[in-house]
Amino acid sequence: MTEPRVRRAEIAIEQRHVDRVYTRLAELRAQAEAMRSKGYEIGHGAQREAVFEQASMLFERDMMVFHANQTLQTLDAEYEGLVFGRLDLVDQDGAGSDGTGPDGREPVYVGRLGIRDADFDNLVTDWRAPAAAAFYQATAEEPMDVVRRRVIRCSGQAVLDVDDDVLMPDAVPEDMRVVGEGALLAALGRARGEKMRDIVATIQREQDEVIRAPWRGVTEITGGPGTGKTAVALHRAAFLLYRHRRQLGRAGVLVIGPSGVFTNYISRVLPSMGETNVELRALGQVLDGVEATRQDPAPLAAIKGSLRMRKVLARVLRDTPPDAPTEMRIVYRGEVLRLGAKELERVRRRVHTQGGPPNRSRVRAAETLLEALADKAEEYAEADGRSMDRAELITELGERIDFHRFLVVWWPVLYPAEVLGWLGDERRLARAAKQVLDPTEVRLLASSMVDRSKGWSVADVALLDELRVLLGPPPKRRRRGRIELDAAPVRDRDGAGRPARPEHYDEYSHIVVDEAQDISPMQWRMVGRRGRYASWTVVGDPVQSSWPDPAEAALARDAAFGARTARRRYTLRTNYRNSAEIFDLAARVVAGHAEADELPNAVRTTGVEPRIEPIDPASAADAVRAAVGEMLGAVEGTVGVICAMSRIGQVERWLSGQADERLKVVGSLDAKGLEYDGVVLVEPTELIEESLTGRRVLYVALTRATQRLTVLASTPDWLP
Ligand SMILES: Nc1ncnc2c1ncn2[C@@H]1O[C@H](COP(=O)(O)OP(=O)(O)OP(=O)(O)O)[C@@H](O)[C@H]1O
Repeated sequence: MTEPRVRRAEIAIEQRHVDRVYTRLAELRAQAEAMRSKGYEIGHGAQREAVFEQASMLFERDMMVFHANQTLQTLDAEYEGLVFGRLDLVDQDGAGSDGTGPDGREPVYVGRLGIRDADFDNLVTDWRAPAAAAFYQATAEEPMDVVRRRVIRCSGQAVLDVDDDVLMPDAVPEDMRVVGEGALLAALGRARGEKMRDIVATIQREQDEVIRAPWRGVTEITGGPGTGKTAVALHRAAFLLYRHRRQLGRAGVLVIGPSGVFTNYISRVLPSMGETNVELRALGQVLDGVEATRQDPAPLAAIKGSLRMRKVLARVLRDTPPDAPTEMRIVYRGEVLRLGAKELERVRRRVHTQGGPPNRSRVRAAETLLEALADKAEEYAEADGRSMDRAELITELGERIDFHRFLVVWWPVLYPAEVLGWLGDERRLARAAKQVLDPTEVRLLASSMVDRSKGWSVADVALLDELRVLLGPPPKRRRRGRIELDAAPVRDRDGAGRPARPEHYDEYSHIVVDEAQDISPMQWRMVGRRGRYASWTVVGDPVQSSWPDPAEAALARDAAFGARTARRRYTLRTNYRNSAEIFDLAARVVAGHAEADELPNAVRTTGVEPRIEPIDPASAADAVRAAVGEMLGAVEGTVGVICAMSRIGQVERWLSGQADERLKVVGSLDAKGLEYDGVVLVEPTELIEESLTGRRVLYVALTRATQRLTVLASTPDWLP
């Protein structure tokens, strides 16, 4: 135990440095403000200048305002400790501990961003810079010249504590003080809030290796629950943007998570590291204009996610639209030419056989229809022994307004939502799904599409995206007098001054996919479309998978990566979330479904065993209320009540009297990737029954708690 006096003295030393950093930060902020004002002044001036000068001044204005805004955004990010680390390096003369002494090498301060003083000397080194790598990589075996590594914990601008590791005991100079009991365990023991925190001060060596891995190709991160996969993937995104901004920054980085609850939970991590340039999207939000949060029951999600849907969708859009006319009559030179339902169908088939997305085939549809009308006229003429000019008929009818009126309703522009809705007609679906889906699957899928009042489900989004591509873009309405430019004009910029992205943007330079084990094949296709030129970081744990056909998903996933051959794989093995007591229970539950080396080691013990309480279903509401009340009293941070998806509404009603903001009710599928200090798990057997991968989903639920877990079960069969 360090003497309090020594600790206070060391904190005071670090406080002096932190004060210098914040003073400098205020100066930099003022400079950026001044630059932004100057940019706006140029803009005003430009309006009075000649056109050419105006254009270049506006460009200059844009650049200045853009850079100033970026700097301000970075400086204003919500930092929880801008400076968090210090390295004292070995020196021939011995290292000094006060950070200023002439006898020692200058310490390196590590922080969320790099800051230099007015003389251009480093006050803080960005954690992503090569000079900071030793902060994460140095060990006692390989100290990399680090005598002492110090983690500095701040609240706002105040230094609260310091925590040291000595890596070269023989090189510690006399005046160097060593303080602390281990920053990592202290961080892990701290109460959790609503949002995930960054781990930048305590990244472990095995994690750092993944964060700093090369950016090209595909980087796969596997590991059990709580091993920091999500945290590592996010820090990797920040690292890659820092080190390869030129290659990655402009085209953008996309992070995909399983649910909106999850993306909201992780939304603070990147901004807290000064990175605002990353798009976070849940699987239900990948397609622009759709925000789906509803989860389908597992058997339905399995159908919608399967690659078989490709065929069903490709066939269904060739079917006659429900409102299309079934007869065509047109008068040509006093004679009525008529095409009946069967003939029109034949024409439609002929157009589709030539390929191409329907929304791009209207001209071809018109031509084929005209040919059919010409055939019909020839037939009549032949019967009457008349001659007929085919080319003349085609030109004449092709210019007629009544022909075009027919065409637009017979071959209408189709939209993905409309065509997906057609699946609600069981007979139509059965035609499209012939020999692809069995009758039970057809019934299940059709019935899910009938009631549209609940909006789209998460699994529907991938189908909508597939249809978007299959149908092709609808023709653009041309606005008179407006010339469409390729480059986004200045006004089409987002809040940060970057040019706004077009709809369905597909040129991300890097894509991070979290909880990848649950991504269905159809979802892989949707995600893959966004990353045609991207490198990838893919994070997952096969043992937590709720997807029933991993082989099909692997196929689709490889297709999404395309020809990228560089594949590197990392496995993280330490569970930083759960206490060992909680993880032991989870490991028992999943034992028959996982190889031993797929389960991580939980190293933190709390001495508190999980509680398993038998309940009577008749009084389940009281049992849940009591357990939740107790849990809220026992932990300082968040409490999650996890139940089967079908029970969410009911459990929310049971707990409606509980006003505590720390409390959340989540369904088993939405609990993915989240964590709470205390978890009350309701009816575990229901989680197994509701899912197609049974115990794996229960394993996910059991591994959400950091401190305490209570399981309320009316049947014992979930426990092996
Ligand atoms: N080096 C670290 N320092 C401090 N905390 C850490 C560290 N690594 C991981 N953690 C913490 O452990 C918890 C689990 O991390 P994370 O959610 O990234 O794990 P995961 O592998 O994605 O888990 P899951 O597979 O269950 O979603 C988080 O609270 C995270 O902050």
